Amino acid sequence: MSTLTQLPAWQQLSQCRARLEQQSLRQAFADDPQRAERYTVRAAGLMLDYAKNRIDQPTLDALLALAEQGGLPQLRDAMFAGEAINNTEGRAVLHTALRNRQRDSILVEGENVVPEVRATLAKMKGFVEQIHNGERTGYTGQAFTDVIAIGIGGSFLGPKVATEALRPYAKPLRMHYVANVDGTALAEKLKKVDPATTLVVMSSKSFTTQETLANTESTRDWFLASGASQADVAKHFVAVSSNVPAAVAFGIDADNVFPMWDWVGGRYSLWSAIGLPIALAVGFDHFEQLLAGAEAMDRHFCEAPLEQNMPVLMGLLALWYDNFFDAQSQVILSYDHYLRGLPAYVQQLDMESNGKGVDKEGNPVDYRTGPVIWGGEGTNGQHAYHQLLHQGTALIPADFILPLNSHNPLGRHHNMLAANCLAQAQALMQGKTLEEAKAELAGKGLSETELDTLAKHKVMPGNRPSNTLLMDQLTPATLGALIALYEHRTFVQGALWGINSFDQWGVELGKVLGNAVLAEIEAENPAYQQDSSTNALIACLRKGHI
Ligand SMILES: O=P(O)(O)OC[C@H]1O[C@H](O)[C@H](O)[C@@H](O)[C@@H]1O
Repeated sequence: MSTLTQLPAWQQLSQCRARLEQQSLRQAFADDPQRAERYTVRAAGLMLDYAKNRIDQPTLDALLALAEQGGLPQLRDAMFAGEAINNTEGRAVLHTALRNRQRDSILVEGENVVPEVRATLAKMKGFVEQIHNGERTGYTGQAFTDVIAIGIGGSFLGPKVATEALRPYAKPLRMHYVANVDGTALAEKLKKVDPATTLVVMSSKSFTTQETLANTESTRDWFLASGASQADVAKHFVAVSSNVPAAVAFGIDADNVFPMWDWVGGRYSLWSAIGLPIALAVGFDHFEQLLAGAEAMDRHFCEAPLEQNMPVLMGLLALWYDNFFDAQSQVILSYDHYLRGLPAYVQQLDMESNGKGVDKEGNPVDYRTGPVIWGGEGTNGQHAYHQLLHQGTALIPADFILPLNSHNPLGRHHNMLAANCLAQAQALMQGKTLEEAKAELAGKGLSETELDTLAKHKVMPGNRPSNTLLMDQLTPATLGALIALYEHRTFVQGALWGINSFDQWGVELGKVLGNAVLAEIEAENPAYQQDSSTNALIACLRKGHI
């Protein structure tokens, strides 16, 4: 297999890029009444309209050829088969095994992992049901009213975002997520809860993460200080980890540890026992529906032809803008309040996966890899950063996400929300020409010079690409499908870029230096062995004033 930029399809795409420079999306829609139909796919309860992208059929064909020539189908199959595609850590990448209900055998290094996945789900189910039906109580015999879920990164974002998204399915149990090592974050949560009726779920795949260990220790101190005994800890503290011995050594009762495995990446782990807070929040049946939605997307990703394959199309389009339009960021716009956390979720998923500068063999890549992912909630963003999307100098492809039916059908709100979503995508695509801007201003009593100048400010270049993702309603199943869609989209890009999307060495240096700086801050006689800037800042901290 030749390197990416040497592939014939890459060369073709360069030509497509030059040709498309001459074409506007507005014209493309005018020329082809079938465009929307041609560029729409449905899968796993989701519909993707990708017609407002800067593509024509030859471009799409070249992108699909790139996927073939870059070996995407083989790499996808290798992932699902449990091959150690995370080559720098020698690990399989099998988050898809966590939601698989069809295959009874998935081998990792010759060992079938399906039985332990199912056993862990059964353990989660039993635990969640006992909490909900009051069979399992706190140390005073009172039922649990609150859950503090402690974890960070992949052990935080998935559960938090899914809990928010599935709020309409919530059980009467208040969920509180703590990630940051900032004591304020924890202290503010602890103020809201009663130790006697609070369950603590500590989630750390590695069981070595500073923030999570510190937050759990402080929560345990708070619990014991409230009058509970050491023996009561077992009733209130559970952990999720792939490092079960470390969790037990930390003082978590062995029965209260839910396992996960090193073949599940942290940012891909909400489907494992890391999802325990989700099941506590919405019930195990809804957690299973979440898994089922993701599994439906997995099947689509594996089985649909590339030209109708939603994650493949979205991944190729993202690559198209990254590599051929120099797009440095991509925006996710959730037109659903319950999905307000999705941009942050996809941010970690994509940026930690594809923020890599060397290929799998360690050679620097000579093309752009993962973009900056950001975003927010519609319609708030329209009164803020959408200005830059419409008229700024950067090309920022957008994903608009809209459920068709609201869980809260209040007056005309949902129609207004939906109209805004559709109109924003339309405005980005069609823009406004100078002639249109001038026509708008005509007859408003402006001098010719004033009109000419103002009209220039009102021009919108248009041609700004977007996807629109629809679903009937935000349910556990559609949420599962949506998250799996973004997982696979991330995979598609990483696979074609030839990078390892499943390690994260870049986060390590900061952790190591952080420990050294902490030692200096707390030392009796610091050696001040850092650079002069860091030394001076440490000195400020030790003094407590500037
Ligand atoms: O689950 P843990 O082992 O505590 O890890 C929590 C997080 O921290 C790490 O630094 C990684 O950047 C994340 O990918 C991971 O999800």
